[in-house]
Amino acid sequence: MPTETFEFQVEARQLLQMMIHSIYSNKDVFLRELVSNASDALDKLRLEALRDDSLHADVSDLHIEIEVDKQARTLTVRDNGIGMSHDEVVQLIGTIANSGTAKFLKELKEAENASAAEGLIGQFGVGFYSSFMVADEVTLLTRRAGESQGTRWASTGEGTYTIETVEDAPQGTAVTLRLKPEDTEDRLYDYTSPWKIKELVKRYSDFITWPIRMAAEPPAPSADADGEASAAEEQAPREPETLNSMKALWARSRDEVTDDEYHELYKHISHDWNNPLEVIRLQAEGTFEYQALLFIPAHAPQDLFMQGYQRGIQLYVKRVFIMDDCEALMPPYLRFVKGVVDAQDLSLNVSREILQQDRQIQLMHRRLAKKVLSTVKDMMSANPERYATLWAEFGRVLKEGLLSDFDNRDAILGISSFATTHSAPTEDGKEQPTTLRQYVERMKDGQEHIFYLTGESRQAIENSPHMEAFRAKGIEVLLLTDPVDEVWVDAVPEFDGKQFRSVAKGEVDLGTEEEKKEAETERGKQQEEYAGLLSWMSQQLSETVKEVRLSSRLTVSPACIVSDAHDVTPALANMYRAMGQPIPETKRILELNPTHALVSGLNRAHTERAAGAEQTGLAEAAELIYGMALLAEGGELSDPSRFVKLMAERLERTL
Ligand SMILES: Nc1ncnc2c1ncn2[C@@H]1O[C@H](COP(=O)(O)OP(=O)(O)OP(=O)(O)O)[C@@H](O)[C@H]1O
Repeated sequence: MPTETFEFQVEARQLLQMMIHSIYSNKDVFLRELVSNASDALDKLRLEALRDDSLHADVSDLHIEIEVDKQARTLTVRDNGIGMSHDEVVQLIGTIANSGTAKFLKELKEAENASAAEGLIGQFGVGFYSSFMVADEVTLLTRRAGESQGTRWASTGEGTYTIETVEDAPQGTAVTLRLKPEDTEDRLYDYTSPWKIKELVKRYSDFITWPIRMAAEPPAPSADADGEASAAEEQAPREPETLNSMKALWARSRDEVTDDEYHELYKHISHDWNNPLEVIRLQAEGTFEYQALLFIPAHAPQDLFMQGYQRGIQLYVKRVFIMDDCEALMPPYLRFVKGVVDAQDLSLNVSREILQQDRQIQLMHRRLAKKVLSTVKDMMSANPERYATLWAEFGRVLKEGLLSDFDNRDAILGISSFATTHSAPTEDGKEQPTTLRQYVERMKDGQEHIFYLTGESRQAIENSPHMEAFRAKGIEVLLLTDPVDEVWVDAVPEFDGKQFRSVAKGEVDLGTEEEKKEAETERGKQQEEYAGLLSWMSQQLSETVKEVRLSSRLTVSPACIVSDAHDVTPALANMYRAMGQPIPETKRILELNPTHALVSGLNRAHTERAAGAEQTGLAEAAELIYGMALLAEGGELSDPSRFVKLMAERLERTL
């Protein structure tokens, strides 16, 4: 079959350009990526062979082999794993399926400096393409297990690649790099040096469960005049040598493993190039024995909230890799946790369906979730900065657990923190959130509830009229801006015996007993004074609101709209509607501020004209007040043009 030439998909081309122009300074990591892919391919083959008897594949000596050729300046990483079919090569190597890629590339282009770019690429990882940091040509020869023909893929990374069918390819994949010239200033080392390779395998891939062997180097031609090729330290080993210890880190005791080793395992599992934020170890002894090594990443991945996001827990059974993305082991709200769980007493043939129903697995799931939550709790006191990073990255997803994990609800509330009126954001815009415990400790005398308000942003919430009395009285309010906040506040009754209460719902009743008594007397008088206006307005606006009443939450604004204590808020109703759940319209309550000149003026005008005189102007004023209250809380008018027309007419009269 002739050689075909294909073009890289646009994103792939852009990414390759960045690799060629080396935006990432630590070029050594290309080897980690190739070994990691090879190891995955071996895992896949072992599993497939186990499940499919008809797969004619040799699984007797699964391994990874690294071969260097000093003369040709090439490095080959070879595995006898699952391999790729012709179509898989085109699909997996020529395109980038990751949905976050376009966004990532955009951010990368906008990154202000090299270290910002490194940070980004570290979060994303680019796998196979990282070869182009050290090579000016990459060739991949592969044959899928069970297929007879192989495929050769080659590219210089410049926009196109070639593909040809090969008859006698061995099963598995060999990636050969034609190395760029050594340039130590640019941290581009001599990757034909067996010593360098050994060092890199030890550093990045020691824990890989398959042997990584260094092939014997082809015999060097006789030494040149300078005798360089025979320099003692560069003598190649004659026999294949296994470079990694293959020890499963999770099975070793804590003091035997360095942090660096844990970090490299994390990078292998997660495809993240950064170190994790936290390493969690768990050893369960007894009737159902297992070991877990879990990692909390330092950054939330781009696709954490997308459908189909894969959970990062790998299941092993007695050191044998069984599956990625083992959803039975971690609840959805902890889907950002990566790691390995190795169980001793499961069958190698265990399926996802069986796992979902297995009681032992359910117990393991509960124990792992609890362990992650307790680790976060400890982190809060032992390392508040680390906790702050964790919360900023994963708080949104953790809060989903308040709705789904009743057993751990209190634990999740205990590790949650929220933006608050108590502390403004720092100069660089970072929130300084508070825990509920801290909130409760600061509660004023006579304050019974934990007050919050939901909204689009801190600014929108702070400007809402609902906040006025709370601000005036110095009562702290939690500012909840995540979509999930709308939902959990309705579902979670209390923290530490204190109920959650929206400042935009129900009646407010603030202050000490004495203040409350005083306010009541004052309110009695106002009620009498305004009774006529309130009942007239209630009737006038009956299509839109269920009641018009006097407010005790306003100090500056003339009016605001509130919901009844148990009503669904408009934002939540909109969310349900967006998910296709019909929610009937609920009328809300219009509250008037009797101390505002507009409201007292309206009352006066209403009393004067009550004797049956023309009421149209007043009716329009009532409508405008309602519209203003709606706008002030960030709501949308049902008929903006009518609102503008009425407003313009009134403005005109003032000129
Ligand atoms: N040695 C190999 N054997 C079999 N398949 C491979 C091999 N190397 C790569 N692949 C296939 O190509 C895909 C793309 O590899 P690549 O390294 O670019 O990305 P990845 O490993 O999926 O993720 P990441 O970019 O985070 O490393 C892999 O998911 C795998 O399916």
